[in-house]
Amino acid sequence: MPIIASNFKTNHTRKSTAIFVNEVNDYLKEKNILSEVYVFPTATSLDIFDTVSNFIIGTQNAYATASGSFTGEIGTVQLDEFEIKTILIGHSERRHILGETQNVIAQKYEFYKNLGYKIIYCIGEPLEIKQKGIKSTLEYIYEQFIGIDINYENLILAYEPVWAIGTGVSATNNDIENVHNAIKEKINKPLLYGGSVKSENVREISQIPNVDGVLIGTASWKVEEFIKIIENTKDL
Ligand SMILES: O=C(CO)COP(=O)(O)O
Repeated sequence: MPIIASNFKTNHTRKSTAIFVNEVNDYLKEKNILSEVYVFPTATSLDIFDTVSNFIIGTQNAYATASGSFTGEIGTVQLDEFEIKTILIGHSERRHILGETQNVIAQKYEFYKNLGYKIIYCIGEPLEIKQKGIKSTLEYIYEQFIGIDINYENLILAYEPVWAIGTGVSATNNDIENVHNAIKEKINKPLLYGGSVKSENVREISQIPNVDGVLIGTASWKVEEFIKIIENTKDL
């Protein structure tokens, strides 16, 4: 069964997140769905949710600190309040829009690794690198592993080509297979694909060799669509 993860990005409120989480939880419980499901709400929507054990709430981001003077950031004191033990690190929007360097990302990774968090670590190339071919693409991706302990037991990887994120254009099955095969050869960890995944293509993408699940933005923000995505892959 593939891993199905939803990244809310800057969407949903505290109220609508609670409704969303409860609806997904009811669905998983009533239908006894055993897929591993993750939702990453905004920091302001984190809470203690009463969910089945295969449904996990994580944080999209946090600073590498317990607490302190880091205006606008949250640390583990805030995460502990809601029993959050799962974090997304290295998302392309944090790298390219928010300006997180590999160094900052590696420090964050090390900090949360030492605390035993489950880490979904994102990698992926921008369009200009993809256009140079598979060799350049892989070189670029491997640089995103600098300072990252790839043997960490609680690590899940997510390959998200930047040009496929939020564009409605997913990578081709061939693109996905080539990159996933190459990464898997070096790193034996669960590897998700992300980039314009939706209910119509999730089944096909999930069946590509070396794809262990999906990380979804846009299509996952409507609860009916997210449930459809889980439903369409539950027997795989
Ligand atoms: O960035 C993503 C998930 O983290 C993918 O976003 P989209 O599904 O909107 O392309």
